[in-house]
Amino acid sequence: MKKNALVSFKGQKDIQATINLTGSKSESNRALIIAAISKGLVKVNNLSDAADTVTLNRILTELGTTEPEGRRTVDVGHAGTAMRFLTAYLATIPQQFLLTGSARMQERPIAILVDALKSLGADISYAKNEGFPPLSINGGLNNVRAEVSIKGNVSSQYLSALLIIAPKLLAGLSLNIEGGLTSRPYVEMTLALLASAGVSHSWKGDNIYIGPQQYQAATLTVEPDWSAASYWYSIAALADQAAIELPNLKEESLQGDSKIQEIMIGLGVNTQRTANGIALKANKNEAQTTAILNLKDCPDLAQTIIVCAAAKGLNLAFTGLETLKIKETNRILALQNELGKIGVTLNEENEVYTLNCEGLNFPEKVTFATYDDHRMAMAFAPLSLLIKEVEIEDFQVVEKSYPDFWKHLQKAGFTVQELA
Ligand SMILES: O=C(O)C1=C[C@@H](OP(=O)(O)O)[C@@H](O)[C@H](O)C1
Ligand SMILES: C=C(OP(=O)(O)O)C(=O)O
Repeated sequence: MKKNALVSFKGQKDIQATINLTGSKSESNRALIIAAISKGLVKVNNLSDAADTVTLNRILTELGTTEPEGRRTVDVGHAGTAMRFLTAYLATIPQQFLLTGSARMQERPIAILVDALKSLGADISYAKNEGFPPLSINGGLNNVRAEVSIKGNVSSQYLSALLIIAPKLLAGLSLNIEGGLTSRPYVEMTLALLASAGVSHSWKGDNIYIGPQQYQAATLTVEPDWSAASYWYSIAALADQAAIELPNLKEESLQGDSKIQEIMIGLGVNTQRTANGIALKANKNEAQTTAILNLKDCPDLAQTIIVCAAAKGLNLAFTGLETLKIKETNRILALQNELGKIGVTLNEENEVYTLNCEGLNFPEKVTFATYDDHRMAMAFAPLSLLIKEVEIEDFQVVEKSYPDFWKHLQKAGFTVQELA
C-alpha cells in the first residue's frame, strides 16, 4: 500500500550531520553482471542497498541455483539497468526466458538494444508491444560477426549492456555509436569496471572494440552513490548553514554524477576533501550560475538541481534533458506539475528548458506527488527547509536507489512522520 509522509524542519536551519551513503546502484549492477559472467572469478564489495540492486542480485542468484522446466520468467520491477543488462546477458544463456518488469518498465523503450542483439544473431521477440518489454528470449547467442551499429542518444544503458557481455562473445564486439552519445560517463564507468576485471578495450571516435577474452580474478569495490549525495547538496544549499560529512565519497569518481560538486558551487555549496571522504559547506557568498547548464552527462542530477534552483528563485536554463521523458516517469512533466505548486514554471523552447521563478511562493503546506519516481521524492523533500509542512506521496518510492533516505533525513534533524 502506498503511504505518504509529512516532512518538516523545526528550529535553526543549521544542518550538521555525517551521512553514510549506500553504494552506487550503477556500479553495483554492472559489478553483479560481471561477477555472474565471470562465474565467480570477480567478487564485489560494498553492494548498494538499492532495491534495483537487491532485485538484480536475487535474479542472478536464482539463475545460478535453480533450473526451471521450460521458460523462466524474470521480473525486474522498476529497475532500468537490470532490464537492459539482463536483455543482453540472458541472450547469451542457452535457456528460454520471459523478461518482464513493472507497468512503467513496459513503457520504456528497448528496441534499440533488441535490434542490436538481433543483428548479432540473438533470438528475441516482443511478448506484448513491439519495441517494449516484456521480451521472449531464446538464449544461446554465439555471434560470428562483431560489428554492430547502435543509436547512442536514447539510453547509454543499451551500450553498457552490450559491452558487459562483449568479452564472452565468440567474435567480440565492435560497437559503432550513431547519433551522438548520451550519459557518456556511464559508458566510461562500464569500461572502467571491465578494465578492473581484466577486460581491455579500445575506443576510437565513435567505435568501441572489445575482443573475445577472459575475465580475470578481481574484487570490485563499489563507491558510495553520488546521485544520492546530490540530495545532501540540495539540503546544504537550502539551509542557512550546513556542514555535512559524506564518508568514503571520492571527488574523482567513476560516477558522472560527481559533477554535482562543480554545479553546486553556483548554488552555494562548497565541497571539501576530508581524511576519509568529503564535507559539504554552505557558502552564502555563492557565485551565481548564469550559463546554460548541460545535464546530458548526468541526467539523474536534473531533478535535484532544477528543484533546488527553483526554490532559490534562480531562473536557470538547462539543456540535455531529452532522455528524462523515458525514465521512471516523464520527469519533465512531473517537474512542471510539482514546481507549479510553488509558483515556478519550467518552459521549453528548442530543447532549452528555462525556470521562471517570478511567482515563487512557499505555502504553509504543499503535497508533492512522486509518480513512482524515487528522485521526485528526494528532490522535493529538501523544500521542507522552506515550507512548513511538506507531504511526500508514496514516500517509500525512495527504495529504488536510496532506502535509508528518510532515516538519514531524521538523523540530520528533519521530522519525518509516516501518515496512515
Ligand atoms: O547505466 C546506468 O547505470 C544508468 C544510466 C543512465 O541512464 P541512461 O543511459 O538511460 O540515460 C541513468 O539515468 C540511470 O539512472 C543509470
Ligand atoms: C533512471 C534511473 O534508473 P533506471 O533507468 O536504471 O531505472 C534512475 O535511477 O534515476
